[in-house]
Amino acid sequence: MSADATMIDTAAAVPAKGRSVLRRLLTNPQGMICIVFLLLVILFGVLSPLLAPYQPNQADLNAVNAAPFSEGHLLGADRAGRDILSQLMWGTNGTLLGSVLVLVISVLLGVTTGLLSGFYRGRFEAVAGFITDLIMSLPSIVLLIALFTLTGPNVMVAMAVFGVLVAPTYYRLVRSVVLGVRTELYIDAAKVVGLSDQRIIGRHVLWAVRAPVVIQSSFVAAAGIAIQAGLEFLGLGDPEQPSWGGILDNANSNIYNNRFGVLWPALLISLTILALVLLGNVLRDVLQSSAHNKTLKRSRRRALLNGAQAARTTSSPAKSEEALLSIRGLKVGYPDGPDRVRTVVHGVDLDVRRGEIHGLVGESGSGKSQMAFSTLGILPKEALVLGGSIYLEGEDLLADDKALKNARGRRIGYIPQEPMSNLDPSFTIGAQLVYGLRAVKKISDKQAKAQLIAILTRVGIRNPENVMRLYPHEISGGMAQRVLICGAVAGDPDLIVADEPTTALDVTVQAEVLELLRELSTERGLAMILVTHNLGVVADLCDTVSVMKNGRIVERNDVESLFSDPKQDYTKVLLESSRSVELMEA
Ligand SMILES: Nc1ncnc2c1ncn2[C@@H]1O[C@H](COP(=O)(O)OP(=O)(O)OP(=O)(O)O)[C@@H](O)[C@H]1O
Repeated sequence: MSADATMIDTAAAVPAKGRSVLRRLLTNPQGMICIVFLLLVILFGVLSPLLAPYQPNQADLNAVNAAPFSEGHLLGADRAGRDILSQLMWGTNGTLLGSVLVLVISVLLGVTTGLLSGFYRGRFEAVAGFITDLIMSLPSIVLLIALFTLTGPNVMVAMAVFGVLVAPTYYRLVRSVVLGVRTELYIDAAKVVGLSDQRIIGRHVLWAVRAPVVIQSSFVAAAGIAIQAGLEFLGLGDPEQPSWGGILDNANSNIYNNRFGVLWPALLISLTILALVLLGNVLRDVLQSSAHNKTLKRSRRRALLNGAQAARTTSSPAKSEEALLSIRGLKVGYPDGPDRVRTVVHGVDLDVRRGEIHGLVGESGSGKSQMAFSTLGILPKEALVLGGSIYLEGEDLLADDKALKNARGRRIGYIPQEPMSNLDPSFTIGAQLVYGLRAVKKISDKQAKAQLIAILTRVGIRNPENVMRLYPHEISGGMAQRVLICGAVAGDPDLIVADEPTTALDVTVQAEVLELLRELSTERGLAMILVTHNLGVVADLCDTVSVMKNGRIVERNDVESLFSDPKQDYTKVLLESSRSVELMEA
């Protein structure tokens, strides 16, 4: 991010970075409701010795099957005259404790083995994987019921066993995250500076798994409550201890005498499970967006986009008549918090004529790619086009989404930076090229193939029929770039946007690709925007150059004049540093 990027601030701006996960959780209405409900449930249990109207098994023979809201029994009483509210309160602690037991055991076992397996792999991973598969293949509920014959009515033992049965879900989750993290360069860097494995796991790896583990825990806690209530409902709990599932079981067998008896335990169990599951969903949203929580409020986003659209329809800026592409006042920004936007392109104008190759140069982060992506309509989803117009032969592409969509691939072609990552490894070159061409031209498969073979030959691919049958990994980077150039020109576009098209190629291939681009531009009268850091490429290929800095064009000239007589200090520095790099390389 460039330091000079400006902000559109409002008084209500809240710096996103300072907002903790808990604060974001509490400002989310769903998160807030779930947390408050769960806290109330905990208080309901913890305060039972103080607030419960009766002892857990205290019977009042005058209140047998009392209806809800009867005197002294807010939720009614069961067939033994025991107060249902008191029973639920006394039964809460046991239920919550069982759920916590499941969590502690499953997290300890699953996370630890997942971390070690993912980080060290080898024999430990093989053994842990085997045990995990074994445990996962066991039918949990049947096993827990069978356990009753060994341990008797002891739900805590059953919950501890359930914790072991659930541990594999953590194991698999953590292992897969660690497998991704352990190959990251920052882990290699930590090893190189001499950090011990314990410190790397404790500091870097554990940090990466914390979000999925926290999210998973919410669901496991819900499952713990459901299983415990289920076992107690089946009569496998301790009959002396009140429990949510036990109360439900009692009420169920007495349902014809007191039909409201089942309502309260069922509600409490269902709402607690629901709150935990919904909290898990909120946690996922909050934690997964915590690293880049820069979402703009929806209303603010809409207001900014509508404002830009209104300005577009009311004003019609003077545009060049001879230019094929005429960009006027283009302004692009990114959210930087709920009310703030960081502008990265500041009202830029740019004209490109037919047959002209226009270079966009500037330091990293100066906004070159944003210009290119705006022209193609492929800015990231979160980007905001805050103003301006992009005219292609007089038609404003930003005023009409459909016009932009129709232009892309047909009138505007794109040559990307990384040829290999822009080809799908699952399909052959031919399948991808034919699919792309037939998406923009109404022609048969056979015609598409014939046209593509001709263009592949033109872009220097020998034996194109054979290459069409190959997969991307079977061709070189230079060939892949030629294939992408073929794809870009196949739709007969008027304009090509090329984003660093030679950066990923070696020097000899670079020269050939540059030569090819120049020839294609001349042959087809193509206008071209070439985004590059490389001033050598600009000198070789471009007719005109625009120098960008901090989202603005600071100097524009034809290529000879810009190189021989740069006007702006920034351009002079850019040219100077480019020459120094060339000298060093030489
Ligand atoms: N998805 C994004 N979210 C937030 N800011 C972004 C995003 N993409 C780009 N930017 C910001 O936009 C600014 C311009 O980026 P851009 O990619 O256009 O630079 P560039 O000149 O093409 O740089 P480079 O040559 O390194 O690709 C930078 O400050 C960058 O941080």
